[in-house]
Amino acid sequence: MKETWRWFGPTDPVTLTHIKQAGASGIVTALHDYAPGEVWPLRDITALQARIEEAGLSWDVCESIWMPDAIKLKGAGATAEIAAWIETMRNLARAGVKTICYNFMPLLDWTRTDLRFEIEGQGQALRFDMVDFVVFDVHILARPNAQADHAPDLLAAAQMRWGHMTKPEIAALEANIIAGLPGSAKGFTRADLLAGIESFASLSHRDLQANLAAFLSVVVPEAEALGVRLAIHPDDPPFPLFGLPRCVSTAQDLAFIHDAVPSAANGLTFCTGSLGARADNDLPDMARRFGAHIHFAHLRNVQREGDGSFHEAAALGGSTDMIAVLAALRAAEQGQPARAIPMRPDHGHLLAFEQQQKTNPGYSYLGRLKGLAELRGALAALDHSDTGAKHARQVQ
Ligand SMILES: O=C(O)C(=O)C[C@H](O)[C@H](O)CO
Ligand SMILES: [Fe+2]
Repeated sequence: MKETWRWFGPTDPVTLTHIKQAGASGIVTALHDYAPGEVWPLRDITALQARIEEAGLSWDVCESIWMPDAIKLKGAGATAEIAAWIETMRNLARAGVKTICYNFMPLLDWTRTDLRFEIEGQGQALRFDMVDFVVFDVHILARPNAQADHAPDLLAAAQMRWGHMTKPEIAALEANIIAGLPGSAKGFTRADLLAGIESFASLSHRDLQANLAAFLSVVVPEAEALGVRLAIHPDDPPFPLFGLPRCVSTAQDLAFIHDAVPSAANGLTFCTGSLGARADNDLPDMARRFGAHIHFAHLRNVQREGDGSFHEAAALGGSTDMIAVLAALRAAEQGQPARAIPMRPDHGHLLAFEQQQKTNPGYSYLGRLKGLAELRGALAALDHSDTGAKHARQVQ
């Protein structure tokens, strides 16, 4: 696997020099200053690429070309937005950036309730606390009919917790949920989140799937002609929020996507942290089943807590058997066509002196450095055991 690293551009506290020192050779980035629907000019793409190459690195993956909500709402009807998306893809391909990550989550991108959850003596992690989420949905946002979307025990726990929350705690919870985490196209106020939810009110899971299939039926042929590998990122978390549908959460969702437009260009970002937040997702099996479609991997682990809550765990800790996933991804690389899958350490803990510094939530240096090193060691051991096994077979 090719070691890559997400970089948020010249304003990222983590510099290209730091990234090279971490051992990564590829960069994952985007032109974050363009709004969803705007075309990225080739000159701006090549200017960023030149900065990356001057540092002795290569721009391997674009994460992400923003996906306008109009496309999620209208599918092929969003002709102007799809045309702009394709034009940006063309310009990236012209610069040689041919693996493109994107996601199809309505309104909100990835979502957490706590950005500094203390893990006993191991630093701070991102966390999704289901009861806190219900407190926000029912009591702070006061979404119409929100109660109908939550189990009675969660509603009772949320009612209890709401009664004891201070104003600062309420403000922090709201900011964590709607301010927009790194890599999100935008943040929300309470009012425009409610308006956005209303605009999606009549869209079902099946409608969203149909709109994604319609988008892919137009874009995939263009991607094939350009030699581009599309890599859709799963939902994070992989279940509906605020009554909004999500359609990239389960093995069934992934099968639908790949069957909708069968093509090597219609691929997947295998994000173990996103998919791993659901106990009914068997990640080693999914990595084996969809291996030929996996063009990019986000490797991180989460510890599931039972009621839908989860927090970011160490790469080899958490609820997902990361070694089994790595073995499946290795096997995918040795399939047809043999290739090196770019992978990046996704979300890292906040450790030591970085807790006192400005960092992008989830995108610390030390936490991702630690994760990358653990993943590198695990992959080396797998290769060694593979080599050992092959050698043993040859000797027999
Ligand atoms: O949520 C994740 O696992 C991410 O990798 C966050 C990403 O920035 C985003 O959601 C997809 O590109
Ligand atoms: Fe991810």
